[in-house]
Amino acid sequence: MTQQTTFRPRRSVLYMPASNERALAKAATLPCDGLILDLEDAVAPDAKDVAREQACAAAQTGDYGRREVTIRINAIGTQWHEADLAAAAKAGPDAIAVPKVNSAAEVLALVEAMERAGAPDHTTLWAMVETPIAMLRCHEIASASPRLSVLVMGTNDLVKELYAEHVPGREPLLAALGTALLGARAAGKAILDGVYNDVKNTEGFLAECAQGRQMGFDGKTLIHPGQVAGANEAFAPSEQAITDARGVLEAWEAGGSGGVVTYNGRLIENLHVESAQRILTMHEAIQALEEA
Ligand SMILES: CC(C)(COP(=O)(O)OP(=O)(O)OC[C@H]1O[C@@H](n2cnc3c(N)ncnc32)[C@H](O)[C@@H]1OP(=O)(O)O)[C@@H](O)C(=O)NCCC(=O)NCCSC(=O)C[C@H](O)C(=O)O
Ligand SMILES: [Mg+2]
Repeated sequence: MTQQTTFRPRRSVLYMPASNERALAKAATLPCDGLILDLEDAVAPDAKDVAREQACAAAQTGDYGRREVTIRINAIGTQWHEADLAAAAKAGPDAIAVPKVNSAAEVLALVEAMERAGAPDHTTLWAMVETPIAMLRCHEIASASPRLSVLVMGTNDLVKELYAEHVPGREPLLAALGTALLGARAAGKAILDGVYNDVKNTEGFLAECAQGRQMGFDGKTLIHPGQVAGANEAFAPSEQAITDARGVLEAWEAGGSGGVVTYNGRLIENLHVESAQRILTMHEAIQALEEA
């Protein structure tokens, strides 16, 4: 498996309609790790041009500081896609998110189009996977190009395409969520969980964050500022996990860093040491982000 070489926290990634000036301004005050300035489903057809201009201008202001700024353009084949991609590439956000990516060939075409449009090297591609065919091809999508850094679950579209239902516990989606995670991890890429639509239901939202974290997602995509704090907490290592990770490393070093040792009565092998190191790297990256 290819490992990600750098770790960037993406616990909380907030969508906002790029047509909504108030939301774009508010985003600069929110403690989320990332922003998705949306040109797609959150924007009405007659507001697409204004949204594109506002997203590109906002991405270039520098107002969002440490937050990772992404512009979600309209899907391949729509009347807005080419103009969106050209404008977003020129604006040079941290990433361009493309909805409904369905194949490795589409990833390669998107990367070529970004390069033709002069996207700077730091602008990566995020592929949204939100159709049945994308689920079946997650690994080929995730591994198609080094420029693709993140897969994003589009669970609203997926529920629609599957004729499924949104239910607590997301049982109808578990096969798809697991398949997408396998594809992303096998390619060494990050993957974000889908949104929780019921913005007033804190209990349901936190349960879904805990589930996403346990499954292995790097973070959750969000639709409301009220969801940021819960996602930040759920997707960060807990105090207990940090204490345990330090304990594991100390026990390993004290044991001569070879073979098998125990920590708090539990068997520790090399693989546990790697997990402990990952937790501490994540914790340090979150601390650095919050202090920036
Ligand atoms: C869901 C909302 C329409 C609710 O909006 P509103 O009624 O204005 O909420 P509040 O009055 O509670 O807002 C309080 C303040 O917070 C600001 N706000 C609200 N939402 C956002 C946001 N997303 N980002 C930034 N700021 C936000 C309001 O402006 C208020 O500010 P102030 O007045 O200054 O205090 C709304 O939350 C919303 O539009 N959310 C985003 C919807 C969206 O982007 N949807 C598309 C992505 S979801 C998706 O499709 C994923 C995928 O494709 C799939 O298929 O699953
Ligand atoms: Mg969608």
